[in-house]
Amino acid sequence: MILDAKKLTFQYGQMRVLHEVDLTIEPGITAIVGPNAAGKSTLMKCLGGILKGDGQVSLDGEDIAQWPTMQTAQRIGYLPQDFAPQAILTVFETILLGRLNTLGWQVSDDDIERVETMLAEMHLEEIGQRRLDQLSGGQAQLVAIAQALVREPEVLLLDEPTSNLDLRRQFEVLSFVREWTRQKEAASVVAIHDLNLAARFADRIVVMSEGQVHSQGVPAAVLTREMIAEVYSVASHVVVEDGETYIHVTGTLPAQ
Ligand SMILES: Nc1ncnc2c1ncn2[C@@H]1O[C@H](COP(=O)(O)OP(=O)(O)OP(=O)(O)O)[C@@H](O)[C@H]1O
Repeated sequence: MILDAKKLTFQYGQMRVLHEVDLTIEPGITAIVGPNAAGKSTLMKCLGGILKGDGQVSLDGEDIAQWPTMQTAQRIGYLPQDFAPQAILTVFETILLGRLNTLGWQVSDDDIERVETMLAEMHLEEIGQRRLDQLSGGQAQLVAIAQALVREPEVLLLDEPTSNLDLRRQFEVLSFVREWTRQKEAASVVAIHDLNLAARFADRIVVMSEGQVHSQGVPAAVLTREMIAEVYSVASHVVVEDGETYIHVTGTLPAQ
């Protein structure tokens, strides 16, 4: 399973935000990091076929622009940054909706079972019958992730999935996504601001800066104080201990 972007260029009106991005996404977790407005969300939308720019996005050699929308949604799961819950649905119904592409409007026992399993695995059973407008922001975010996962896509694109979550939930969700990704031999692409979380959970990191790939590779190779100074203009200490990378922002700005 390889998701490949070739010379991906995208502009909103006259403003070009992606410049000939070449990127190969392999099975495992890829974290997309970079400053605000670097083009991360736009890149995710192009990879998911939500936006169509110039250049090509292909999954296992097939140009996704040629696929019917249903096929793209089935094979490439996409969770937007600004997931807006449909208030009239319950948590259970919302997650079940994730299965509907594959089944027309028929709901089978297998689908119900998968939703129940997902609720259990994500510790959401207690709120299964609650309406979405009665959830906290973090709970709604977990439901959105569950809806994307229950579809069992080959590629999962999560745009800032942990932004509303407390510390423990951030770890739980990313551990769950990592486990799911390994089990299914899928590829997950996670746009995320927290470099320490990216270091801990990602197999590879792609640094976006001003609409281009600044650098990419394994966390320890990419997350250097030089990269952080260059891309974020922030001074930091980067410590690698027992194969884990830890970033301490020193709170000072490097000389311009
Ligand atoms: N729908 C839109 N119409 C016009 N410009 C847009 C639109 N969406 C994003 N932009 C612009 O495109 C650029 C890249 O935005 P994008 O959301 O891809 O960045 P990002 O790296 O995800 O940022 P953040 O970390 O703040 O979420 C920004 O300058 C943004 O203002």
